[in-house]
Amino acid sequence: MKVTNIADGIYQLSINVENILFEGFWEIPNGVSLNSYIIKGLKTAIIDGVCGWDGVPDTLFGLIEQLDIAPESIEYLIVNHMEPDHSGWIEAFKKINPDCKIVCSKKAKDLLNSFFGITENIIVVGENDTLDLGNGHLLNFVEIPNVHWPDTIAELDTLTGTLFTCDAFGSFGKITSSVYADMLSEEDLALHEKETTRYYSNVLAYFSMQVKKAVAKCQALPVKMIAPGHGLIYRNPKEIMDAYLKYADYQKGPAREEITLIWGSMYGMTENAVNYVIKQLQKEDILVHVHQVPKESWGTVLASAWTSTGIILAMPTYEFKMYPPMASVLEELGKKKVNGRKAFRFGSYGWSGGAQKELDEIMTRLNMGWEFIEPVEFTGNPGAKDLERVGEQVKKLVEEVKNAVRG
Ligand SMILES: Cc1cc2nc3c(=O)[nH]c(=O)nc-3n(C[C@H](O)[C@H](O)[C@H](O)COP(=O)(O)O)c2cc1C
Repeated sequence: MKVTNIADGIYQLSINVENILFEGFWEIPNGVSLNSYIIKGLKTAIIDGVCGWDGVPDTLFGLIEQLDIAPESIEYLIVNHMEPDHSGWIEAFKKINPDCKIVCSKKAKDLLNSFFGITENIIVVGENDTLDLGNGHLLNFVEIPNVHWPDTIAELDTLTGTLFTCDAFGSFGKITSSVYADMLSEEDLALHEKETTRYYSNVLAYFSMQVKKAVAKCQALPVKMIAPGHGLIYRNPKEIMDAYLKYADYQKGPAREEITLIWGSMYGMTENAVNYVIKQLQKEDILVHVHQVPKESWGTVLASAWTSTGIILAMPTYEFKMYPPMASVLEELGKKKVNGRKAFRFGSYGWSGGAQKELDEIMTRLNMGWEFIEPVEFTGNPGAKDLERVGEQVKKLVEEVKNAVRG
C-alpha cells in the first residue's frame, strides 16, 4: 500500500491485490492495483475507493490518515463507477462520515440505492458539469458510459490536467517500482503492456465501440496525466490513449502479427499433430501463443486471442461434437467479439467426426467472421501424410496473417 503525491494537492492511494479472481472469475497471475485519489483544495474530495479485498476499507482509511486527513472531514466522495471493487467501501465510509456528499452520474445514483440503500446527499453530475474544490481545483466531468458500466464518468482537474478515469486506461499487474508508466524498466514495461492487454481483453473488450468514443472524448480535453483506478499513471496520455484505440480495433481484426494456438486432446492423438505444429511454428518468423484447454483459464486464452490475427484450433470429436472445453472457450471468445480472425482447424476423430459441424455452428451463431482455411481431419493418430497436410495449412495461415497485418 502506497501514498504518492502525483500533482499539486493530488494524492494517489494505492493497494496491490493478489490471489483473487478479478470479478470473481478472471485469473490475474500478476495481481492488480486498486487506486483511489484524494484532491485537497479548500475542500477535500476522494475519488473512488476499494472493496473488501486486502483488509480495506481499513487499509484505505489508514492511507487517508497518512495524509493527515480525518476521513470524517472529506466533503465529497466522487464515484466514477459503481462496480464494488471501487464502491464496496462506501457503506463503511458513510458510517464514519454520514454528511459526505456523493458525486456521481444519474445511473450510479440508482445503483447507490440498490447496492447500499443510499438515497441522500447525492449530487448528480453529467457531461461538462463542474465541481469547484477551491485553490484552483475545478473538476470538469465527462460521461464515458460502458467503460465499462453504463454509469461511468471521468473528471479532469483543470488546475493540473489530471484526468481520473477509473476503469478506462486501466491495467492488471501490481504497482511495484513506480506508479508512473514512464519510470519502468524495459522489462517491467513489457510485462505492464502484457497486463494492459490482458485487462483490456478480459474487462473492456466487449465494449470496444464505447471505448473508442470515450477515448475520442478524452483526446479533446487538455489532459496532462491519466490517473486510472487500476494500474499505472500515464504522464504521456497520448501513449495510453493510442494504445487503447489499437486494442479496440483488434475486436474486428486484423490485430497483431501473432498466432494463438488453442488445443485440447483426450488421448494424445490430436496432441501429436499439435507438437508437430509447434515445432513448425518455431521456424516461422511470427510470435506464437500456445494454450491447452481446459488447463489454462479462458481469460488467459482470450488475452492472447485478442492480440492475435491468426488462430489455430486443434481438437478432436467428442460425442458427435467438438471436444467440450474448446467449445466453451470459443463461446467466450465469440461473446467478447474476437471477430475477423484468420483461422485453421485440425483434429482427430474415431468414426464419423462432428467437431467441424459444431465449430461452423458456433461461428455462424456468434457472427464471428473468422476466415478459415481448409481444415485437416484424420482418424486416430495422424500419419505422415496428415502431418504434411497440417504443416502446409499452417504455412498458409502464417502467410495470410502476415498479409492481413501488413496490408
Ligand atoms: C468419450 C469419447 C467420445 C467420442 N465420440 C466420438 C464421436 O462422436 N465421433 C467420432 O468420430 N469419434 C468420437 N470419439 C473418438 C475420438 O474422437 C478419437 O478417439 C480421437 O482419436 C481422439 O483424439 P484425441 O486423442 O486427440 O482426443 C470419441 C472418443 C471419446 C473418448
